[in-house]
Amino acid sequence: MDPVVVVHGGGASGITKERRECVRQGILSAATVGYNILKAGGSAVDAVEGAVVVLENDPEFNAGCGSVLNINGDIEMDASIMDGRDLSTGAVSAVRCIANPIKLARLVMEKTPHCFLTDRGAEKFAASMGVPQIPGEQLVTERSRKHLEKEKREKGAQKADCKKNMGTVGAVALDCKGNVAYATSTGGIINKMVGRVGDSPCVGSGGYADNNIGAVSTTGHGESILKVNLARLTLFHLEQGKSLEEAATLSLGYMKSRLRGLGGIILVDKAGGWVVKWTSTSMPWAAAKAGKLHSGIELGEVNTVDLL
Ligand SMILES: NC(=O)C[C@H](N)C(=O)O
Repeated sequence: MDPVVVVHGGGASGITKERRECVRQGILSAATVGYNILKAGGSAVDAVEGAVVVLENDPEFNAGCGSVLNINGDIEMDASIMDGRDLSTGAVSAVRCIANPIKLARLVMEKTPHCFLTDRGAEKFAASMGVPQIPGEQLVTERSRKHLEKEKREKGAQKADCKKNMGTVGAVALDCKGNVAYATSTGGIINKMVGRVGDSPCVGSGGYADNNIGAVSTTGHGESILKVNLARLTLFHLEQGKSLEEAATLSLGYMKSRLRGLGGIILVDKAGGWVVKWTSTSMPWAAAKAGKLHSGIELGEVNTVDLL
C-alpha cells in the first residue's frame, strides 16, 4: 500500500508575510519526517507522532514550544493520538512542563488502562515514565507573550470563530499495512481560563482514526468543534458514502451554519485518498504521497515538489 501523511499547522485568520516562509518550512519538514517514517516501514502511529513532534518543537506553531498563553500568562497544553487498528487512544490536557505532549498522549495510550490523563495526574505519570520535566518558561516565546498582551488590551478573547485561535498542529497517516492514525496537539486558545480544555485532546472532536474508514485531525474554535464532534462527524459522512471532499465540506459547513464556528480538517481514507479543507482564512498544510510533497497556506494555493 502506498503510504500517505498529511499535516496541518492550524486554522488561522491570516499569516503575516514575515512568518509565512518559516511556517511553510515547518509544515514541509513535518510532512517529510512523517513520510520518511512510513517509507522506512514505520506505523501510522509512529508517523503522526513524529510529524507532530517536529511542529511542537517549532516555535512558529501553537503547540509545545510557542503555545499560546492562558489568562495568567501560563501555558497549558492538550494533545491526543489514536490508532485506527484497534481504536486505542491516548490524551493529555492542561500539561505544563513537558516539551512534547503528543509523546505523553502516546504513553497514556500504550502504557495505561486509560484514555485520558489531565493536569497533575498527567504530569505525575510523565515523571513515572521518565519524561523529562522542563521549566515552563522554556516553552514561552516572545511572540506568545506579546500576543497575550495585545489580546488583553483588546479584550477580544474567546470569540465564536477561530480568528484568535491559531496554530494548533495535527497529522493523519496511512501506513504500508493499511493502518491509519491521527495526532493533534495544541496550546489551546489565547487568554483562555485556567483549566480550559479544548477539542484537541477529546477523541471524536480533535481527531479520530478507524481502519474501517480513515483518519481526521481538526483545528479551529474548540468549543464549536466539541459541540459537533467534528472529527467523528466527518468520518460519519465518509461511512455514509460521501466523497472525502463532500465529507469535509459537510461537517465544516454544519459547524459554521449551526454555530458560526470556523475551523479546518485534514482527512485520509483507508484507500489512501486525502483532502484538506478549512473555513478559516488560511491553514498551512502539507501532504506526502507517492514521492510527491504537496503544500499550501491560502485558499487555492497548492505547491508540489518531488520528495528526494
Ligand atoms: N487553533 C486551534 O485549533 C485551537 C484548538 N482547537 C482549541 O480550541 O483549543
